[in-house]
Amino acid sequence: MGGGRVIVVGAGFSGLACALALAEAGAEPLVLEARDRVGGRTLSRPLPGGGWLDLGAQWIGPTQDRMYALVAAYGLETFPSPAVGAPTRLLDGRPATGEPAGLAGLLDTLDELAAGVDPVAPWRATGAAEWDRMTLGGWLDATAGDPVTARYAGRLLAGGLLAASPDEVSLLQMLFYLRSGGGAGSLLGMAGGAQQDRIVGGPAALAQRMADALPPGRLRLGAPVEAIAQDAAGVRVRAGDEVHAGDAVVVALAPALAGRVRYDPPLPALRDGLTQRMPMGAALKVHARYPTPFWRADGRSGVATTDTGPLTETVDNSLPGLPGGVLTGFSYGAQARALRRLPDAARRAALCDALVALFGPAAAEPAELIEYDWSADPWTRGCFCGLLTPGSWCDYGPELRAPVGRVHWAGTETATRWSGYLEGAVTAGERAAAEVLD
Ligand SMILES: Cc1cc2nc3c(=O)[nH]c(=O)nc-3n(C[C@H](O)[C@H](O)[C@H](O)COP(=O)(O)OP(=O)(O)OC[C@H]3O[C@@H](n4cnc5c(N)ncnc54)[C@H](O)[C@@H]3O)c2cc1C
Repeated sequence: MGGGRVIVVGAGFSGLACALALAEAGAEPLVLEARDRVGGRTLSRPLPGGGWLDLGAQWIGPTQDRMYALVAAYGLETFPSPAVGAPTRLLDGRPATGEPAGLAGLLDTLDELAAGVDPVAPWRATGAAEWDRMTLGGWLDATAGDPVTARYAGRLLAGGLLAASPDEVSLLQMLFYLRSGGGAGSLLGMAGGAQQDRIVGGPAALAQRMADALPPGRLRLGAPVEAIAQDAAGVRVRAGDEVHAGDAVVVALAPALAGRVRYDPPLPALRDGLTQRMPMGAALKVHARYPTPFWRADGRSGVATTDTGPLTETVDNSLPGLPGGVLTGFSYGAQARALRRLPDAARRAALCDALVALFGPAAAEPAELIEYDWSADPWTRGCFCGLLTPGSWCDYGPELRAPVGRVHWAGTETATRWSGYLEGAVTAGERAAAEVLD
């Protein structure tokens, strides 16, 4: 395609990586972004005494090679997640020293099953049809041996990895995700795993630098794409009052949002069906800011997990060298939705109660509780990512990346490695660029 003009919809990590790869190859990308900022599911908020909070994505870890390369290329640095102190665990409402006895065996079994799933075509796995119609929750109930282990594993896996409840996702969706992210140890781990490092300034700072590196005039903010038309001559992409013509378009959006754009001619039935069957997950990420990281004085790491209550897990998000302490809690799926239904004051009280259950009375009154509702944001509508509903991987999976004429698909959901993550967003954007250039 050489000097062809390519419209890229969305300036998240996927759209930005795609546009940079296109520009590098001599094509003319034009990125249309709905919001007045780049970065999509990443967002930083400055803290009063210096530093920042990552309201969206925050971690990168080993084997996320493109992300580490981008951090270095754009002159940013990483720092490790804190690794001192003991984790806190509540099982069945009581403090526990270790994880449920059966958990390690369950994770091994899942990894063994995931080894038989090709992340490029999960629907081809032997057993795919059976795994796709079975929910992760059903499989855990039948396999875990006891209800506490099943509940704990369900919250950790469906919640911590997919931001869903165990009954919302199929076993095949879970196996795909495990395989795509290098296995349970890689996905769940802090040091040596996906939560190993953070980026100084947050991933949002990296997104801004990537945007700044685009050739001048190649990014339009405040340009929500409403319609995409294609014919033998090319594509026409409408954003507000403007229509942009090009040779091809890369839609770098989660399928749920890509399905809200109008296409002419209309999308083939199976592709549209995919967008109807890939809702976004539901996570509530809340930062509790304290005058000090008080939990460290008790030898606690701030990392907590529990099988009961609205929060599934917490981490210590205090910044090195800066005063104050930050505990960040996560609630997922049904628990996150239940919290969202509460009036603000009641939700905040429930969140503080959950922190007290884990860390004692010192957690009762944070200086500030900071949340961002990604599900209410019209340009994200949920997180961490889109998830195919039970039964849909086998029926609709092949449509995930298949171009429709001049329309190509990017976004982290289309990645085969680290799908759902920043790394997957970047590699998917670069894959789509290569596809268009081909
Ligand atoms: C709370 C939270 C925590 C997370 N934690 C991590 C983590 O620690 N590590 C990690 O790797 N990943 C994490 N993730 C996931 C990660 O953020 C995503 O995988 C990644 O950012 C997806 O990038 P993307 O470019 O595919 O999509 P997006 O970031 O969603 O980008 C899509 C862009 O398209 C724009 N857009 C939408 N509709 C239109 C339209 N019609 N026209 C024009 N533009 C449009 C949006 O505004 C957005 O900028 C987290 C996500 C959240 C929300």
